[in-house]
This record gives sequence, C-alpha cells and structure tokens, in this order.
Amino acid sequence: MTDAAVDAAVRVHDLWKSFGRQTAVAGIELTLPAGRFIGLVGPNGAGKTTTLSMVTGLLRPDRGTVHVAGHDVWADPAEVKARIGVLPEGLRLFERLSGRELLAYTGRLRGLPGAEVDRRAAALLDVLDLAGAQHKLVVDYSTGMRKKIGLAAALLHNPEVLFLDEPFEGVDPVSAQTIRGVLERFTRSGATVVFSSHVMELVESLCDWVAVMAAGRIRAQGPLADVKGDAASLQEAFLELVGASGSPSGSSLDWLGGGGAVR
Ligand SMILES: Nc1ncnc2c1ncn2[C@@H]1O[C@H](COP(=O)(O)OP(=O)(O)OP(=O)(O)O)[C@@H](O)[C@H]1O
Repeated sequence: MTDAAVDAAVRVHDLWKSFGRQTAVAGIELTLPAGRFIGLVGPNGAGKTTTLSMVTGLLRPDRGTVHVAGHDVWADPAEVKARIGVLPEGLRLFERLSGRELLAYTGRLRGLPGAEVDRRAAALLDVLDLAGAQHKLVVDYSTGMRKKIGLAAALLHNPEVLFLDEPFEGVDPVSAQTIRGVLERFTRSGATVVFSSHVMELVESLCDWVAVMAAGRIRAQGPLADVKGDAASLQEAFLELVGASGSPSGSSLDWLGGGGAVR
C-alpha cells in the first residue's frame, strides 16, 4: 500500500458500469482526500448513485477498482465495510422495529458491546432530536425522521468514511441544521463525509472539496475554490461545467401558462 493510498479516503480507478445499453459510469478516476467534507454533485441521471453504490460495495462494477481507507472494496469487502457508514438512496429500514431497537440491532451487527451500543444510541437519538420518538415504530416515522435514524445507524460504529446519498432530501430546515452540526463535528474529528446532492448552495456552504459529475464522467474535482474558479457561485460553475442551457428555448412551451385549459 502506498502513502498516497492511505491518505486518500477513496481512490477510484477506471470505474465503469452499464445497464444494458445505458452507460451509467464511464471510466471515472476519482481521488477523495481523507478528513474532508466532500460533495458529489451532478444533474439527474449523472451517475452519482451508481458511483456511490459501487464505491460502497453495493453494486459490482463492470470494470475498475475502488479503494476505501486503503482497502480494495471488492477484494477485501469486510475490511472496508467495518470502516464505512452508508446512508443509501431509497433507504430501506426494518420497519417493525422502533428507532431505539433499530440502533440496538445495528450496533450488535457491528459487533459493539451492548452497553456501548446503549450509550451511543442514547447520545445519537438525543442529538438528532429523536429521543421522544425512540419507541415509535420506524414505519410510523416521517421522511426526515427516517433520514435521521438512518444517519444514526450509519454513525453508530464511528466509521472512518461516511457516504450519504441525498441526506437532506425531504428534511426540514431545523433537522437539516441538526444533521449539519453532527456531520461538521464528525469531519472535525478527522473523519471523511462524502455526500451527493443537487442543492448547490448546500454543497457550497458545507463542503471543502467537490467532484462534479455529468453523463457518467467526472467533469471536475478538487478543493471547492478551485472547482468554482472565477464563477460567482458553485451553481454558476456547475452550470458551465455540465453545459446546461438555462431557460427552455423555442416555442414548444407556448401553450403553457395563462390559463386556457381544454374543457
Ligand atoms: N438499475 C438500473 N437499471 C437501468 N438503468 C439504471 C439503473 N440504475 C441507474 N440507471 C441509469 O444510469 C444512469 C445514472 O443513474 P444514477 O441513478 O446513478 O444517476 P444520479 O446521478 O444518481 O441521478 P439522480 O440525481 O437523478 O438520482 C441513468 O441514466 C439511469 O437511468
């Protein structure tokens, strides 16, 4: 293992994935430094979820290698899974457990002693403002509460690298602030957070390192200031990088607006 491999939280080389004739990820190279708050941004269908799924060992690549915390995800999955936490897209939880039971179960799966699981679960439930709902079944949780209990489960074993797919989607501003606080504290301790998002303002305010993806390829990666360059905002830099046209042109939407519905 080289020093550079140890320094990087994630190292992706020549990673490919196709679904039938659709190439979702087209030979990407990605090096994500450790101890950073990293945003993976890109338009719908860019390949972010497919990339994160391959990086976290949930989806087998067609080709290429992924190292997380110095270990090969596909050659050494147990080593990698012990070091990462994942909040995947379309999070599926054990619905018939209470939030507290879900954390107890997750903790035991992670091999933590019962008393330690109790201590950590109580602290996470408290910080994430879920203590009052800890005995409610997960099936009865709101979207935001599900994200928060999923985050608590992903953090319970104190991972080195935390992967979050759209962690703020469906989360109210107060809960978003709480999640932010927890994640900022986590990265300050030297851990790495990698999250995908469409919300540029959020990525700009949270992340110090950004990777921009479009059409299965990485268009830019580096410190936030470098990726932004001379642009006034990350949003502006992003639109330029992905070649978005802005407002719809032509007359095809002439019929839209001003009432006049067919009766
Ligand atoms: N299981 C699958 N079967 C077929 N096509 C898929 C599958 N998963 C992803 N794709 C396709 O791969 C491409 C990349 O999808 P992906 O979900 O990785 O994008 P994304 O950047 O996460 O998008 P979004 O921001 O909309 O969630 C899309 O064209 C999508 O339709």
